[in-house]
Amino acid sequence: MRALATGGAGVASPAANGATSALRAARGETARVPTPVHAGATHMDTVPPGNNPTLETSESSGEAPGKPERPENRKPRPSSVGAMVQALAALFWIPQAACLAWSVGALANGAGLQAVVPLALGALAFGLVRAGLDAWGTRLSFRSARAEVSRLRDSAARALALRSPLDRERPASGEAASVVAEQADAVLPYLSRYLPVQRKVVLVPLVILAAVLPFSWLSALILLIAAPLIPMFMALIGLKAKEASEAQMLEIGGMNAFLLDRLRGLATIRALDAVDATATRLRDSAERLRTRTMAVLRIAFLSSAVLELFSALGVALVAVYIGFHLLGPLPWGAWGGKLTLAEGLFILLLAPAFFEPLRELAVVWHDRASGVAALESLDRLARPGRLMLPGASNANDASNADDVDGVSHHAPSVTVDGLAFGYDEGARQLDDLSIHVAAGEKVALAGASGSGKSSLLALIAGLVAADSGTISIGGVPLTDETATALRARMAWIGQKPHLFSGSVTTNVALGRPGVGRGEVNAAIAQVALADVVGRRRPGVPVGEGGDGLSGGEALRLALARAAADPHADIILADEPTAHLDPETAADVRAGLLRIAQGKTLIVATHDPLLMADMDRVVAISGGRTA
Ligand SMILES: Nc1ncnc2c1ncn2[C@@H]1O[C@H](COP(=O)(O)OP(=O)(O)OP(=O)(O)O)[C@@H](O)[C@H]1O
Repeated sequence: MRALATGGAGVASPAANGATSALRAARGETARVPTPVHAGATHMDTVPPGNNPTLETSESSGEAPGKPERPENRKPRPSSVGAMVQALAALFWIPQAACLAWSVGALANGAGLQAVVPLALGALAFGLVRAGLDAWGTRLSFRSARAEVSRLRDSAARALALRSPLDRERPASGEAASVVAEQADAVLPYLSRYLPVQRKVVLVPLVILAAVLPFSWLSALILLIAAPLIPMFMALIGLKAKEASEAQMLEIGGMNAFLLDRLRGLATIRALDAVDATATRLRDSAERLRTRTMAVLRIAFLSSAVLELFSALGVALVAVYIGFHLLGPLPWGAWGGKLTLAEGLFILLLAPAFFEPLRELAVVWHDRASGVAALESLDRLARPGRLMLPGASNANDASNADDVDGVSHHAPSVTVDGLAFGYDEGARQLDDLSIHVAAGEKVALAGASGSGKSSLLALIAGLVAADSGTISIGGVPLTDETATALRARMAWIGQKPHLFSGSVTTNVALGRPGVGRGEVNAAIAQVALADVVGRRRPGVPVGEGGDGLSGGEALRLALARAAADPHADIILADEPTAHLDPETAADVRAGLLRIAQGKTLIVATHDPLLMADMDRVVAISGGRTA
């Protein structure tokens, strides 16, 4: 019971808990995005993401239902065309510099203005081509990086959606939201700026060196000696930067998770006078984040300073040599004779361009550290958990039970045979459990707390895969292929139904297609909730998490959700009358029996009155039927 109850929404958890706001962010960038609460599919409190027809999924793996399956390669795949175009643009500086240098050389030699016009036009033309190519390459890189970030977000959100709501190891909601919505943004500059610059660093200095070498071996040697020092120092700093960025990302994720969790439990915190303790922890967390952010900034500034220093030294050395060479005191260093003014100028113009990609690298160095750290966070999120949602990786448009061969339109039987299941490796919460519920039968599952009633309901609902044994609904075995469609004919009523901020009617409808105003009103009347709706001031929404409704009203609203969909012909209810006063419990019992008419009902309960209303009571003890 605990697993479903703590999730609040029970089945809503994997998507709604894990990635709601993250998905919202992803939606801005991707055309096809898994939606946490998809209307069409199940009739549970909310919809398992596997039922989302917009979710583009991979082919069935053929493995056992819900077995962890690592999503396909999530390594970033930025387009290299943009980076190549940008590197090419940088190379156009070489002919442009040549035109400029020889123009000045010609003017210094007394040639008339007319003689330098072609060279000046050449410099202009090369400049224009360079600017055009650079703009085009930047655009290409940015576009492909953006698409890649969307893909990574999508893949992380998908992986979250594939996890079973019962998987307690799934990432905390706040952390998942922070990684997908916020931290993923750090990947964009890494892919769109850092990687193209990295390409330039490899190509441009080499070509410039090749252009300088035929004129002066000494200039080439100066450049050659100064250049490797920069990447060497950058690599040393980079190791530290990556570490610091990772720590910063973890801290951001942890703080978000803590904040979201405590905001949800604000009433408890206030009621139990734990405000100060919570505030202190939050303050400590903010302080740690500040320290980590400062560490990242320090490293970012340090890396820029180191690079500027070495590139300035390199350029200065070349300039000093060329100056003294042209003036006479340093006559050597060129092949054979002395450099002309044009040749010297050409080398001087190329020297800063030689270091330019390295300086750019310093500017974007921090992008690398935070980008790599964000990629690792996304990768962690995209890892499969131990407990996966059966059929989620296989969910095509079969959101409707009609889509599976052999699914009838009458209340189905439920047969469980030799079922074994454990939340953790080695442990068994259910062991060799068999039970048959006839079509249209109403069965109560009774047993001590912790005996496995909720776990059994969750397995029948296809929220988690069994370790062994089979479950058949109306004769159709519950597998990865059929889980989505079979879930579509089940209605789940959890102990603590998750209520969304919005009106009572939108909370009942949940945006499901085929559940219009008529169905909602009929369902509300069926569970005697009409007076509650009537009493509420129009336009006043139910608060987030159900604020503004009593526990009994919230449960009746959950019954109305189950009743609103005509396709739901199995009702699974988890202690619907727990913690209610006798009168409210009687209302809920009556409502449950009304909505279960003509349907198969399995209810886990400790309530003797509810057991008395059932056709049969099955006792569960030690993970099997007693
Ligand atoms: N998500 C989960 N992860 C790990 N263990 C869990 C999870 N949910 C439940 N358990 C454990 O599984 C066992 C069976 O729990 P379950 O909720 O199925 O019992 P139950 O019979 O419904 O109990 P209750 O009547 O108190 O609701 C318990 O020992 C519980 O601690």
